[in-house]
Amino acid sequence: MRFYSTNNPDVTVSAEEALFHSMPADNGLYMPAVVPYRNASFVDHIAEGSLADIAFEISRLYFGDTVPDHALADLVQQAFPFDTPVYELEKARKYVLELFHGPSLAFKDVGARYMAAFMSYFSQKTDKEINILVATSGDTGGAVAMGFHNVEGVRVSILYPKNRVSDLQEKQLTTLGGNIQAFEVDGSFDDCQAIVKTAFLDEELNKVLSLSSANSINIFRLIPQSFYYFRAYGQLKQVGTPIVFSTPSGNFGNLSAGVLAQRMGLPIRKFVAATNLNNVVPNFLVSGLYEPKESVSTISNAMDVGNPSNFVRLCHLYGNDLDTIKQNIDGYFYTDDETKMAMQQIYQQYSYMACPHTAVGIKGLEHYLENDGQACGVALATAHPSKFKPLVESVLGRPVDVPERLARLAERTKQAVAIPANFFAFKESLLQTVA
Ligand SMILES: N[C@@H](CCOP(=O)(O)O)C(=O)O
Repeated sequence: MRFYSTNNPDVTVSAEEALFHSMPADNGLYMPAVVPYRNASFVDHIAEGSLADIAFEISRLYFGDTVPDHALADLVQQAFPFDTPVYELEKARKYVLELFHGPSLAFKDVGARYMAAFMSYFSQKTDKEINILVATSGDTGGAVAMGFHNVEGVRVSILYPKNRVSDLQEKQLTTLGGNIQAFEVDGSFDDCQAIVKTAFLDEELNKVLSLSSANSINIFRLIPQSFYYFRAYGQLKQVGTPIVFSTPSGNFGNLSAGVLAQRMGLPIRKFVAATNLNNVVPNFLVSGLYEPKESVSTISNAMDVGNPSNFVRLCHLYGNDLDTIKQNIDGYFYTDDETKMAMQQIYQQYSYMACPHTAVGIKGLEHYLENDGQACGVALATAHPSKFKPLVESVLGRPVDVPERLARLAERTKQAVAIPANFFAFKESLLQTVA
């Protein structure tokens, strides 16, 4: 499979190049040259498998020409020792797809672990160190830190916005040490993302370091996220009604991955793009104008993104046609007060503890279902509520159990290099830390 740049469809690279180089030099994003469409019987067949089985079948479509089946089978088993189960809120009507059963308790584990497995596989051929740069608004950082910790030949630099991630999220990305280095940026997530993107275009940096991204800038962080849409379909097919997914969204990688699954043939009736007050995409769906703006801080911090990097991919996946985008995606956004009320309502009605991001997703789904009496709705549960323990406890007025793998981080000491929101400050610091 070849991958083209969204800024120049004539420039294509191999899957391995797209994986390692992450971002084309023309500042575009890589997309599959052909989305591998499959018929209903193939889709039904693969969706019956486990997450790892689905990953194997879909990975063959992208890597089949370079990675033999036995190696692919090992890689996906290594990446996915956990499942993404659906939880029933209302029979045949409302479900939650729990994506937080991996090591960092967030959906980002799926993409981060897949990338880590495939990068280790390919990098055995070379002795060059890979430097992964990651910008995070909360969840990506922890998943990438855990996914790549102690992976030989890889160094990870994580940029996160000061005071804008939860305490436990911060611990996940600042306490592992070894090949994982955190940078605490005095700015927003958008500043962190802009610094990372500038780094990929900086000639001097690219001469001395082999840079790669584990954000959804990298198409191979996003492709694996399509697997769990198939997994959800496999679990709900017997319901027999059309499926609607509500995806809590920040950088729009998760929703783009769903659209990719739909373009591959997965029958999805509609997507709901559910956001907090960082609502450029819901606004675009109404006005047709894409107007990025400064992100605002909210209680669903992982979605605090003012200029989602995957917007351009969403448009490409729908042939840059506004009507098609609008037919397929509805957008809703919520204030912090509405999110808190949703968390309470979901708990009272279903005894289900939702993190603020998941609550935004469920709320968006309920909103949509008011006008669609036939669909089976699935909201993506992006993180375990314990990652936001103090907030969830104060909103719900009850204790939240913290899984052991997260609880043990609380005692660890944060280690991060503080930098201003400035590319040159980062560059200097990065060159010092990797020297
Ligand atoms: N919401 C993300 C922001 C980065 O998004 P990504 O999908 O591009 O990694 C986070 O939690 O860090």
